[in-house]
Amino acid sequence: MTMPDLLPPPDPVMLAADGPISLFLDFDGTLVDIAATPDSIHVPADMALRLAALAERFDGRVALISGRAIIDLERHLGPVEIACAGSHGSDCRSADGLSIGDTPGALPAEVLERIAMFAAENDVAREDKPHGAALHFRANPSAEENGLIFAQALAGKYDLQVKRGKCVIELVARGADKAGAVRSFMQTAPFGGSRPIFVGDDVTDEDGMRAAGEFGGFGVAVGERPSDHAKYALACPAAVHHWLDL
Ligand SMILES: O=P(O)(O)OC[C@H]1O[C@H](O[C@H]2O[C@H](CO)[C@@H](O)[C@H](O)[C@H]2O)[C@H](O)[C@@H](O)[C@@H]1O
Repeated sequence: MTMPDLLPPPDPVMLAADGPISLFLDFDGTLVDIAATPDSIHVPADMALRLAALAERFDGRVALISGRAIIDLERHLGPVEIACAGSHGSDCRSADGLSIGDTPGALPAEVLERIAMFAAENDVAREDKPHGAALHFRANPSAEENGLIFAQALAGKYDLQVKRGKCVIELVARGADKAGAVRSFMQTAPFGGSRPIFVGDDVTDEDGMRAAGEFGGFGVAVGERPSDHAKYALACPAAVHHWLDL
């Protein structure tokens, strides 16, 4: 783990390198500041247009790789006209909306019911997604320890995977992660043959950074979290916007 203050900031010049570059961008904590609840994020009204313009600069090689469901990203951004992966890589789509790779189904109904029950009994916010579900502990951190025990037991019983994040514990299908999303995109046009840069702030982004390394690229860590796989660091989403001229 490297503390972010020991990592240099990425130079804008590296975005204009000789060979083609791809950008894989996490959303919460990377493109938008973390907020008290998933719905209270501030997303600039022209963000989707700015992302589309960024993708144009990179000949389409820009993708959003988020823990949020794509439908939720679109609720905040409006129609997203760039490649994106939702629910931690469960659902990958090209810029023209075509599915890439296999998309797992929804979590079993019993799992969703038990998550809903845990949320109600423990005064924890819940977020259902087409391919997963999350328990949010930002407003009630004391419930997080029990939440993890609960999620791990449920994951074991139903062969699911637990994802940790900032004040959040999520359940998704086994095998879904941001490394898989990067690999899927890197096997398709226009990403294939490029050097990927993965930019993210959270523990699930480490998978994406690791996968970027497999293709000769690197990770950029955002914020204060120490990183295993980042080569560079930026302090906050505003610094990401500045670096990318977004
Ligand atoms: O992979 P990301 O795009 O970073 O998504 C990760 C999770 O982000 C959201 O939760 C986080 O952001 C919220 C708003 O700032 C914050 O209130 C929460 O505590 C964070 O965990 C989103 O709600 C999740 O679905 C994503 O998986």
